[in-house]
Amino acid sequence: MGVAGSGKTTVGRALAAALGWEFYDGDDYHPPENIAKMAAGIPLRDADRYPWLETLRCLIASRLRDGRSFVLACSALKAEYRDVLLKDNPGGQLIYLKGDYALIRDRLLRRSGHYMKPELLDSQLEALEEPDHAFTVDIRLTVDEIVRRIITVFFKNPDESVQIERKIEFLPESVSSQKIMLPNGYCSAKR
Ligand SMILES: Nc1ncnc2c1ncn2[C@@H]1O[C@H](COP(=O)(O)OP(=O)(O)OP(=O)(O)O)[C@@H](O)[C@H]1O
Ligand SMILES: O=C(O)[C@H](O)[C@@H](O)[C@H](O)[C@H](O)CO
Repeated sequence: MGVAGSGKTTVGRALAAALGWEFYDGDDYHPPENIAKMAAGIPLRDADRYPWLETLRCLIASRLRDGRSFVLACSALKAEYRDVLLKDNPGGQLIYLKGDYALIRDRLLRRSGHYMKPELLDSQLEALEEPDHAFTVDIRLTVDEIVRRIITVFFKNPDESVQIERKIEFLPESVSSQKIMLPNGYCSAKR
């Protein structure tokens, strides 16, 4: 989790690759209206985000039901958003990518080919409620270092860490993210 530009997609994809897990990007599940808003520089409101969060909640539930291990990148800016995602989906670990305004703005300005307007950073930080129960990582670190730290914290078996670290050195250029479509009505089951 973290604001736009904090590195969720980049770190999430690298972490999933290092672990051999699936990667899902919350951005892929925004309805077109949300993308249009952000591309027009209009911040999303709670009402825009809740249906999207519900889709992600269902995605998490379906992957857990299938016994899959995965990394999901999602802004999850407010505590109540995180409740939607995790309340009925136990076992998830929250990782917060934390950085300051100047660094994140700089990264957003340098990033190309993304619909999210850097001007929306102010509203992202306004909406952000920093988590109490998350592993917090400083985004000044390199992506590889962030991944190593996460793996060290969550996977204590030294043998496993060594294997995983070797994998990081040979991290593929890009790991394709997967998008699964949730059939209509999939989420209608009682929570
Ligand atoms: N630790 C890092 N060190 C240097 N550059 C980074 C790091 N993490 C991410 N970046 C770069 O910062 C930019 C923003 O990263 P990324 O797109 O992954 O953020 P995001 O949180 O997924 O953003 P959004 O929510 O808008 O999709 C990218 O150009 C990425 O390459
Ligand atoms: O909650 C939000 O406002 C959104 O999720 C944003 O964080 C975008 O999805 C993301 O930044 C796109 O780049």
